Amino acid sequence: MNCLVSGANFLLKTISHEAFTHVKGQKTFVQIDQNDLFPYLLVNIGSGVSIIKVDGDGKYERVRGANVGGGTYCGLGMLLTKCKSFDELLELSQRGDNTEIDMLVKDIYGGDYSKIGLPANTIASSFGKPVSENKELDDYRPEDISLSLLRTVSYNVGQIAYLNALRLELKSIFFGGFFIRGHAYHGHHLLCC
Ligand SMILES: Nc1ncnc2c1ncn2[C@@H]1O[C@H](COP(=O)(O)OP(=O)(O)O)[C@@H](O)[C@H]1O
Ligand SMILES: CC(C)(COP(=O)(O)O)[C@@H](O)C(=O)NCCC(=O)O
Repeated sequence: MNCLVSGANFLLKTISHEAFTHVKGQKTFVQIDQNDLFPYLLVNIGSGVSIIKVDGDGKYERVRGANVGGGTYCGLGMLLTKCKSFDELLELSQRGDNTEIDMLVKDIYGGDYSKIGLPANTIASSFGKPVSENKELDDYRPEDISLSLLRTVSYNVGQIAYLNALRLELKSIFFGGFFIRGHAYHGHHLLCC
């Protein structure tokens, strides 16, 4: 954990093109003000998830963990799709359509649920669609399953991170870890939640 925090602090302070936001398909590098970096929330997504409040160099506290992380995407994804590796699974997801697997607000209400501010395409229930369809299980494509699972895991991590940042009154969250591994694509899903 020491190495993780030291590494994150070093990269954030030293490398100008290290941290980025990913909003609506657009990746934008963040200019970090070294004098205004701390405190921040570091969310490291490896097999599981470690959530760390970083107050300075050598000053941090692991405030939470979460068991639904990169290992969940990889392991459950392999079981569901018969893929043999993370990279294969991720490649599949890029050709997927999660709306074939996820139950959307419009699948329940026929459109937006405006009264409570929910757009029609909001995911109401991840993996919820097969519950109300009469399709054969083999009709569900591995590509769509992989994307739905990627979104399920990423949204969950994103929500937990957001709630912890609120709880600790932190204005910055940095996501890292091998699960992201430089793929802006996951970042998009994390920030969608
Ligand atoms: N090429 C890859 N092979 C395996 N896992 C990968 C790969 N790229 C990214 N990952 C993700 O990284 C996760 C493991 O992260 P890592 O930080 O190495 O955890 P651990 O230290 O527990 O092994 C995997 O569960 C997977 O989601
Ligand atoms: C046990 C771990 C710190 C190991 O780190 P990893 O190898 O997953 O990066 C991490 O998987 C974790 O924080 N899991 C969640 C444990 C919890 O619920 O607190």
